[in-house]
Amino acid sequence: MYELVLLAPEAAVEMVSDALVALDALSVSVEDADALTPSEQALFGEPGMPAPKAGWNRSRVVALFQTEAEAREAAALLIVQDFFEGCEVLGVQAVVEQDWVRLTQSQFDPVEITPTFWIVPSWHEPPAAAQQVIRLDPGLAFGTGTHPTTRMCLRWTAQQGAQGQRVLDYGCGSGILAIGAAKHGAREIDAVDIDPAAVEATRLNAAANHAQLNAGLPDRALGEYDLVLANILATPLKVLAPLLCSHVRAGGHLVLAGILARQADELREAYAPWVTLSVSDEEDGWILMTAVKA
Ligand SMILES: C[S@@+](CC[C@H](N)C(=O)[O-])C[C@H]1O[C@@H](n2cnc3c(N)ncnc32)[C@H](O)[C@@H]1O
Repeated sequence: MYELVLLAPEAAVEMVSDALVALDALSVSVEDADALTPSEQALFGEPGMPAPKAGWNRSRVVALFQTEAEAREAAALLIVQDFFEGCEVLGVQAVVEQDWVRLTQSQFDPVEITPTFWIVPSWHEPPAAAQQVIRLDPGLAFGTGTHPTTRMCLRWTAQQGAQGQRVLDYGCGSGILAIGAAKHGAREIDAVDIDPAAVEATRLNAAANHAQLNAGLPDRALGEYDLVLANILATPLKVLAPLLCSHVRAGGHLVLAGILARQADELREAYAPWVTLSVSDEEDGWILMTAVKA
């Protein structure tokens, strides 16, 4: 396989990417050409909200082709297009053969939640000190334990315990939080997600971990719970405030993640009619907000 590598300004990046797809590129990837330099731009967006910007000031566009001739032909065709003005061909290079399975696996080591609670991919042995272990491989659904928001929720559950509790994992992704609750003694667990692929992943991961839980779409969440965990993002969490609070029993806990530190006040305000949220943990700019319902 061969890569055609281009540089494109923000105004041209979409046209260039579309043209590469039309020219039968096997894949097209776009990244910040200034990544890891002082000019790197962080672009954050949230689902359902408009993209903050069409692209970076300068994007590095990489298109994959089966043969060198196809890559060079695509470059020759692009160069003469009007929309290519301001763009540059950086080169055509052979893609080095890799053992992709081994490479992917090497990027996922066991993740420590607490010294005795670990997330361990199937190709690793659990560390000797691990007393509670979730066996989980990266898949289509979010939640491998490598993201700070997931880790903070799991750490909270490990520290507070869930013995005998009825637990709701709202936005379950891979099911990791629900399985974590099961490993810490929860007795009845519902795990729900709007994405059917996440529901299926949760079922499979729960079975692999011998965790008893009910996975389903959001209407599967019924009644009140001792603990409601929701790691989504600030905007949906604000919309879901009345619903999530209605599922927490009096004296029960609400645990929210997917919130950036600067969003704490807006979350506190959105939940104020039902509970008083406070920041319980912080990692890499993300915060965990929790409350006990009166
Ligand atoms: C950041 S992932 C969290 C996955 C996992 N719970 C974790 O902590 O790693 C958020 C999940 O919430 C789901 N989600 C987003 N909006 C939702 C909504 N309104 N109702 C239910 N699930 C939602 C997404 O499909 C996604 O699987």
